[in-house]
Amino acid sequence: METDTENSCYHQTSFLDEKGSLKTMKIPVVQELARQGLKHLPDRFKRLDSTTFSHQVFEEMPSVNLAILKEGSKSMMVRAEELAKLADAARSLGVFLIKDHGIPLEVLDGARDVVKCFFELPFSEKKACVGTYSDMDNMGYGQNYVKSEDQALDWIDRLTFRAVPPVEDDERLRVWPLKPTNFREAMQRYVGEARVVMNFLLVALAEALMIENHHVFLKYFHPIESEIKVRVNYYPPCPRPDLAIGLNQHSDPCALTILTQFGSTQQGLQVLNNKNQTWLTISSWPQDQLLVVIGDLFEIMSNGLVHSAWHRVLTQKDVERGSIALFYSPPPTTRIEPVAAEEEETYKKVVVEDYVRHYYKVSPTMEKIAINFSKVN
Ligand SMILES: O=C(O)CCC(=O)C(=O)O
Ligand SMILES: [Fe+2]
Repeated sequence: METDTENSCYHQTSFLDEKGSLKTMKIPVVQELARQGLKHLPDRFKRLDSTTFSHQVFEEMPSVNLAILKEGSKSMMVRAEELAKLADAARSLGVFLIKDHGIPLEVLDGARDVVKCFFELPFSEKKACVGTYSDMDNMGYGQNYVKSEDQALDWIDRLTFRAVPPVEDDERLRVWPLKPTNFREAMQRYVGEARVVMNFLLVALAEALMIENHHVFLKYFHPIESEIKVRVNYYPPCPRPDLAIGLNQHSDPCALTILTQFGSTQQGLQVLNNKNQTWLTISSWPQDQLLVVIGDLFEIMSNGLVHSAWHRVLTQKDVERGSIALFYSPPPTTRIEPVAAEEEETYKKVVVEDYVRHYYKVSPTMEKIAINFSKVN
């Protein structure tokens, strides 16, 4: 028996096992394990495939200046160069930084501060101040994608909820944490600003990819019905970063993700370079810049002109790290149609909610396979 993992704080999770039976499981709260100063990594967090944790540091993370892309603000040539940078980054890795995005630093700091405050609360208070999400996939305060009793767990505590469209009061869900009291206000301000940026990027990406109709992606989004889910990820210091992973490899099912991080900025997030199958660490990420991640729905919409980023998060020994991910998707019932391809089409039309349901059904996976759902065989 692993006495050092004994912990009175648990996340409770339910899932359907391979035979379709409902299982309930208790999962240790990683933040509490770290608070107790655990010296050994409990077996449930050990990865057998940890030899692949080696990585290259990515020195020159492309950073696209959105102020330059805003029409009329710069010469045509400077703007064309910035567009080319955007296309390059989207095509090669599916992630890029954005600077001069127009979101005031105080709004960004405001969102990061309420998240830090939330995680500083004692476990019982955190648990008491968030709603219950038992009927929604991978939502709420807890762990990611737990699907079996013997699956290796991620070294993470996370809180996921839908920010827009707003959840009505009479629904069973209470999505916003009640503490700190300004959590909702600060996060809504950030989400509102980020939405403007993501809409701008959808148009800029179409232009950068030389698609004639610059609204070909944005047209699927709706001012009220489009979804923005917020996932707050907290990675406490880990006794064995060589054996555990913070967030298992994955692509995001949405169209675009915008990320900001806090705590350690030196390392954590990695993205797979498809050209040579090496993991690149995103280490130079200034606090005022946001990281954009191309998601699966965008890969489908673009008919594979760009691919969603396959990414993961490593843990660190003595430092904590956190991130806020905003996942942007068209309304669930939207049928998205891939842009016309010169050669034979590679992606099929899909209804957003069908794709997302499939994604959650098969996740977590070691390879990028959920996307095959929308590929022409
Ligand atoms: O923590 C990070 O930087 C990445 C988080 C992430 O990939 C996600 O929440 O989907
Ligand atoms: Fe992600």
